[in-house]
Amino acid sequence: MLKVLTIAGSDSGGGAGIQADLKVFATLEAYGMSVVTAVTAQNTRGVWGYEAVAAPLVERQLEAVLEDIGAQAAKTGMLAESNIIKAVVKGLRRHSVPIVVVDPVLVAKGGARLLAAEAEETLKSELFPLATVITPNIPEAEALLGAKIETLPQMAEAARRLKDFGPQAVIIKGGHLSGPPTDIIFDGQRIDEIPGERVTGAVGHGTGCTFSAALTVYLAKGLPLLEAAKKAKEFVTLALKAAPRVGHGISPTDPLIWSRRERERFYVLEALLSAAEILCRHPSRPLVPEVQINLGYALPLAQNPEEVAAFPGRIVGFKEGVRVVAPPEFGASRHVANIILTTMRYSPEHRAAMNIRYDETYISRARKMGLKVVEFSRADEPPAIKKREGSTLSWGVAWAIEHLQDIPDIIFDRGDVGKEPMIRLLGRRPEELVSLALSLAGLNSA
Ligand SMILES: Nc1ncnc2c1ncn2[C@@H]1O[C@H](COP(=O)(O)OP(=O)(O)OP(=O)(O)O)[C@@H](O)[C@H]1O
Ligand SMILES: Cc1ncc(CO)c(N)n1
Repeated sequence: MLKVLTIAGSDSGGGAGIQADLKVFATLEAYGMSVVTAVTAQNTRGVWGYEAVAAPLVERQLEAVLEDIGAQAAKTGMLAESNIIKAVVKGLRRHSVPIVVVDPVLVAKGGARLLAAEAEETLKSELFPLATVITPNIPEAEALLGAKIETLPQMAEAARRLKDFGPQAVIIKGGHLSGPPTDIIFDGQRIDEIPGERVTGAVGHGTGCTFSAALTVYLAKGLPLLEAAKKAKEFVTLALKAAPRVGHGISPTDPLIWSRRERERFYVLEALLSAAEILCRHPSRPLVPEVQINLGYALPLAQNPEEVAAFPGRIVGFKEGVRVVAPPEFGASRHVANIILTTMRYSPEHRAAMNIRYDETYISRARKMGLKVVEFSRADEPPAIKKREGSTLSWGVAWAIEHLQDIPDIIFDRGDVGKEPMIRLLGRRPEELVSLALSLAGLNSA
């Protein structure tokens, strides 16, 4: 069992500190332990106050867990006072914990200090040398170095300077940049950038804690630093997207999205299979185009083609009906994934898509049924986009959605040189699309 320890403050609001760290550990299936350094009274709006735990009790907590249970990795967060830092350094040294992630928490989002100003020196001179990696955000790096940081080159320079305090590596988190939240990582040899997409809205309480806790587990699992950092970044991005609306201030991240995801992967595959079975039970042959049928379904909040499942060998025509060549898999179809991921940018609930043979009667039936039907022309695709994206259809889908100012039920095109005309159905669930396809072909017994 992977055993990891957080040494941090309690956040009564449940979104940062000890509470966030333990959620991250649990969702990544590590055994979590906690040494509480301070008790804060805070919520999503801000910190109302805190009291530090007496340093001897911090030392005793640390001794208790390390003497008995032990830890492959530890992370530190809010340490409140200089004598607490000293107690932590003593305990970590005594038990030589192999991986130590130091998140140098200085100030909370709302501006409340979480480390006494005079303790910054102790942090730099005594704890940093023990660290496998330190993970300041931009304001923390600025405070620790007394320098302004606004650009990626300035972050890289700051990372080099912080490395001189003795940690094995430095990650400067880019959440506070004005552009995309790029993190910078320096391992003493090279600087790497970890790009990211910004999640917008009043979200982000506990992002720093979530990131460093995930980093700690990935390092404990034995991943190299850069890979662990990239995975931690992906972890925090999804946890931000899933941020639940609790409280009236800044919504906390939802680390538990990661364990729900495992279940969701199973549901997605199952939904695809049972939808395909319905198709197989009908004389569905008329629905099959030259390129065969594919049906895709994405995980909630899917961010890349690996998070969209489809049928690797497609659903192929056979006699009067269709057959599934191989069971659905994640990452099986870039083409279907592009259609779905593009649609999800406009409506996250629309996670399913299916392509069927173009037939004028299907289109007129759809219109009679009152469905939203949009035609686009491949010839209208700007050449620059075509060159960049190949025939991914992202353009056609985005065009159709923007043209309608809504999500169409059906998007079709009449083809192009070497391109078969095609109908694509968009919807929330695969069964819904199969049922619609059967209705269009007049095959639905229901
Ligand atoms: N809005 C955002 N969208 C996507 N990623 C973000 C966003 N804000 C921060 N991040 C990422 O989350 C991680 C934490 O970064 P950040 O700089 O916000 O830390 P922090 O200020 O210590 O967080 P906090 O004080 O809220 O705990 C980094 O990997 C950063 O790139
Ligand atoms: C206890 C605690 N640790 C860290 C942070 C920084 O997010 C916070 N707000 N509260």
